[in-house]
Amino acid sequence: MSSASTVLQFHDVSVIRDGNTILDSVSWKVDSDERWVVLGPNGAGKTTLLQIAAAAMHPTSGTAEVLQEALGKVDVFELRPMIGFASTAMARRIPRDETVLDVVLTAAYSVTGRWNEEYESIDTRRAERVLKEWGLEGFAGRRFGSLSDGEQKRVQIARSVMTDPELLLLDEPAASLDLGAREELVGLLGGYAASASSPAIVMVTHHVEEIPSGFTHALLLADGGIVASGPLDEALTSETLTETFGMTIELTERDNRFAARAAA
Ligand SMILES: Nc1ncnc2c1ncn2[C@@H]1O[C@H](COP(=O)(O)OP(=O)(O)OP(=O)(O)O)[C@@H](O)[C@H]1O
Repeated sequence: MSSASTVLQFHDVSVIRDGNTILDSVSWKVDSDERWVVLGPNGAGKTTLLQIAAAAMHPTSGTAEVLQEALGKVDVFELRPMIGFASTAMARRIPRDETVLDVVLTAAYSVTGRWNEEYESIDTRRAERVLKEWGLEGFAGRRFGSLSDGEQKRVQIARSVMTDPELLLLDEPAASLDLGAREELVGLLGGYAASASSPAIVMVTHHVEEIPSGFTHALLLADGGIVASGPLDEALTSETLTETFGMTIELTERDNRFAARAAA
């Protein structure tokens, strides 16, 4: 028997902005032992979906439960510390001159930028452990702005797991990385995803090559609607990618890693 609990439950979630339907009746359930990848063309609604999962936005209609609390009925400030979230938009808010240790440490207080908090040594020890887990040993004293893109991405993820969240949301964590940095990050994410003590993960990406081994489910979105949703081997196929992207795509898989290209 699985002891998994439900971390996200969307019923007919729609988001309408300026008369545009950005999400269209999305019903979706994520359990604590699942690691999801969300794929879809530019403008499909992926980031909007993640914003709702992060309790940062409410649906226009339908209901969204995050960590078993219904959005609109719960104090989101109580919910958010239980949700780890890494995105480029959040990274832009990190002061360039902040030390790596402080970038990670301040997550414990839901702030960016170190102010006057008294940090407990237990938090410092945890931050150092998290940095080590994400291959950032020796970086604690470096200024965030002096790191490479790949190192900065790993710091963002380390920050997002600092609070030991029950749900981890990653918006394009491998975007703009070179091949080596991408493979390093995908390897670390795969190791993290495979650990039984890891939280549920939802990762938005543009490239199937960025899906770490250990991910279990896929959600394919196009024009705000679900094209496919479920276990990876059912939801992520040449056929579902072809429908999602409106062109004939051939998907290949080897050793739990994927590659995709337009069919010849
Ligand atoms: N506040 C808003 N008002 C009007 N339209 C919006 C608003 N926010 C997002 N949109 C539109 O909703 C659509 C979906 O946006 P979203 O960022 O969720 O897509 P995405 O799948 O993450 O795209 P990308 O892959 O390009 O990041 C886009 O067409 C976007 O322009």
